[in-house]
Amino acid sequence: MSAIYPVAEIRKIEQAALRDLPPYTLMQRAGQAAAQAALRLLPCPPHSAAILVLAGPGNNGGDALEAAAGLAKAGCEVLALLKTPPSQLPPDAAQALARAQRQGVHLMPPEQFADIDSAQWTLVIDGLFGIGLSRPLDGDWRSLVQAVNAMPCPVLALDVPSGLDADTGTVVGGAGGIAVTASNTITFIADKAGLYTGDGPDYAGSVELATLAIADQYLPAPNMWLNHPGLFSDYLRPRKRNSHKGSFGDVAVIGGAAGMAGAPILAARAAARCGAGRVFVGYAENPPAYDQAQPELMCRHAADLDFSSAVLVVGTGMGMANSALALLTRALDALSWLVLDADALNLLARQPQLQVQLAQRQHAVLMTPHPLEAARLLGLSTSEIQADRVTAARRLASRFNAVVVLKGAGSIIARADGAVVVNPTGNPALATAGSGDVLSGICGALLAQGWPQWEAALAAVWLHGRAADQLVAQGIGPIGLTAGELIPEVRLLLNQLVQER
Ligand SMILES: NC(=O)C1=CN([C@@H]2O[C@H](COP(=O)(O)OP(=O)(O)OC[C@H]3O[C@@H](n4cnc5c(N)ncnc54)[C@H](OP(=O)(O)O)[C@@H]3O)[C@@H](O)[C@H]2O)[C@@H](O)CC1
Ligand SMILES: [K+]
Repeated sequence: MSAIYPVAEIRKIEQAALRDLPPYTLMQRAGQAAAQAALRLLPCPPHSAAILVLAGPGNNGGDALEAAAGLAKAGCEVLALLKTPPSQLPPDAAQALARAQRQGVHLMPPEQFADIDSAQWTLVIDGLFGIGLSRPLDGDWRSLVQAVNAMPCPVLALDVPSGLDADTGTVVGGAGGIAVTASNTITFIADKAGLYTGDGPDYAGSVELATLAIADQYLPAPNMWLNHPGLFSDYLRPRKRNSHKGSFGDVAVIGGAAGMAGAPILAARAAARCGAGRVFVGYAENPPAYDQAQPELMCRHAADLDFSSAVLVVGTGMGMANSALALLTRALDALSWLVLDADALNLLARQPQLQVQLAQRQHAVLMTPHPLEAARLLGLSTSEIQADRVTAARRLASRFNAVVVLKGAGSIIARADGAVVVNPTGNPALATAGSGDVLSGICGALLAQGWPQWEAALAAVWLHGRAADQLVAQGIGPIGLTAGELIPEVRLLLNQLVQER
């Protein structure tokens, strides 16, 4: 399952399921799943492991105590840190505490709370706060999290790393806030966007989902998903033998102001190697005779290109001059599918009348802003965009009637009807010049081959990130991966996906 629900929906699902299940059932399931995940993380047999379980005042703490019981039963030495008096725990958590104590879990005496880093733990379980976190962590909670974050052992967060906003992937309290830096997170019932976007991946580490066997009847139709090839596999079609280059469409990349001639070349090479039948590069000024490394590309003055017969990828290194504005206006007038990137987006942000034209356009538009470009388009600051990436992407999609890819860690793909996909592939190797140009070229190639814009965006973003992940696994990056190196890897992945289907 790849559905993502906002916390408010998870609460409703939980409440509906709890009405039909005996009390304490879901917590037992969560705790048992957490104990199993913890056992898998141990580098030693259970009886040699010393596990510190941090239990908060709510049901996240209950999950942790239930996990503690399971781990003690499996033979681990388990010490639980519980600041809350047992009489103040919610009923399910109180039951979990009683069970943990029956299984031999020891409660840490309060005078040792400040010294948790004096012992060597095999594993720490973070059950301080889950989706009930309502304000920044301060005081003793803050000190506790600081101590955990300095520990060298793996940290398994339950549901969400304590301190992280599960919807937005921001630390509650912003720059002054703090959250647990987990190596692993086991999240319950359904995935949450904040584990995969913004700062979320840096805090959550590797994420595992435990659905707690909640029956489908309790799950509303989602409008958010985690990206995976199943979402676009209908279009991973093998080519017919009876094909010719006209079968796979044309892409025209429009951009390349003086000093930026390489940007459209990167996009165009990506388009060619992701299967577009023919690829043109339309320069705002001074087109090179051809691309020596990829002579298949046809480099021309943009003024000489037919804008009506190709998918147009507009904006890469295009600059902000009047000539660039004229090209963007011409592209918006054309009856072609559009990918708008980089300076096309910056120009749009300055031109309200073009924004109206874009929103009213009949033909599909795919926009690929990074957070600063998104901020310019919405008249916000970059930090306001990053504070809620899902909402920002939705606002752009609805305002411009477009499919929007909001780039950055955990790219968000949003559609005008509010549907959102969060992308889990990719890594900091992609934070390099030209990486966005390659992405826009992949989008253009898939559109030219007849993919609908939604699936084209999902596939392009997934492939782009996955290619970087595979290159990094081979030691090619994250330091020093160059954007052009992504292109053959994306081609390989695309062909593999088609063959596997
Ligand atoms: N119900 C179920 O059956 C299931 C629940 N599940 C689990 O329960 C979790 C949700 O449980 P939850 O609603 O009890 O919220 P939780 O995250 O434990 O925290 C709430 C407590 O923290 C407190 N608090 C908040 N912020 C604070 C701060 N900054 N500093 C200090 N205190 C702060 C808050 O106090 P208050 O805000 O009221 O003052 C309250 O006492 C969920 O993530 C999942 O793990 C799953 O197992 C599925 C089945
Ligand atoms: K937690």
